[in-house]
Amino acid sequence: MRAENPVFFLDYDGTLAPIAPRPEEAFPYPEAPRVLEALRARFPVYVITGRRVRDLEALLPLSGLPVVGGHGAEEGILGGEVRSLLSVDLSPLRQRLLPCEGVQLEDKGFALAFHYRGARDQEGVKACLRRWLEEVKGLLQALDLEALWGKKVLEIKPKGAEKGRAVLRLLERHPGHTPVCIGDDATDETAFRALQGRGLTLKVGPGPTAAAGRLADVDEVLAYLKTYL
Ligand SMILES: O=P(O)(O)OC[C@H]1O[C@H](O[C@H]2O[C@H](CO)[C@@H](O)[C@H](O)[C@H]2O)[C@H](O)[C@@H](O)[C@@H]1O
Repeated sequence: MRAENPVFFLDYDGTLAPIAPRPEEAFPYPEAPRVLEALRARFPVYVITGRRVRDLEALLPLSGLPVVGGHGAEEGILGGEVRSLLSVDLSPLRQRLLPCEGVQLEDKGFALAFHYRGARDQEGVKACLRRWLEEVKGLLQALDLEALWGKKVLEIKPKGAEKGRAVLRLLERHPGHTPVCIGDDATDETAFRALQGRGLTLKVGPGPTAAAGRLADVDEVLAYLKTYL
């Protein structure tokens, strides 16, 4: 499956970089920077990630690449300007953080990610996180935040931060282009749903999805992208 005149919306973790034990260790697949560089010389390419744009800069050495960060909470250019699209104050929530053993906290400023990939008792941590979610339910509502379970992570993010909204907004900037959207996680599903009937959507790896097609792993993602070069 190939799109004519594509605009690429590519997820980062699990799509351009294999899943790593810790967020700061998720380096791109060795070929990815070269392939992205060649691809963006021909077509518009965006990385749409749950990460902060600034955090991605440390991993992906592609100065000038446009990135939507925080699932849609911010937009910027690697090595350039980044602007917030949503304003949120997480300080009341930071005062109610939980003591779940084995959790690695990633504080993105506009969102909090509780990682438990490294925990010895992952089921125990998940149960602890669920209990905490119950406790802070009212606060999340008051702050207009929502919980999103991803790959060995619970994220608390602004309600409006959604990849689906982000890809539709970006698509308006590229009339006549067909979106090619590739992602592997729960957060990518809003983008797959938003683009239904409008372009190509590809889920990486197993699991239920709204995407129209599937790629097995990062290796296959790169092989697929190379068919456009
Ligand atoms: O939208 P993405 O680019 O897929 O980002 C989603 C989250 O990815 C990161 O966490 C995930 O990847 C880590 C590195 O492989 C892994 O250790 C972790 O278990 C995964 O959940 C990132 O840290 C988050 O901020 C992103 O929201």
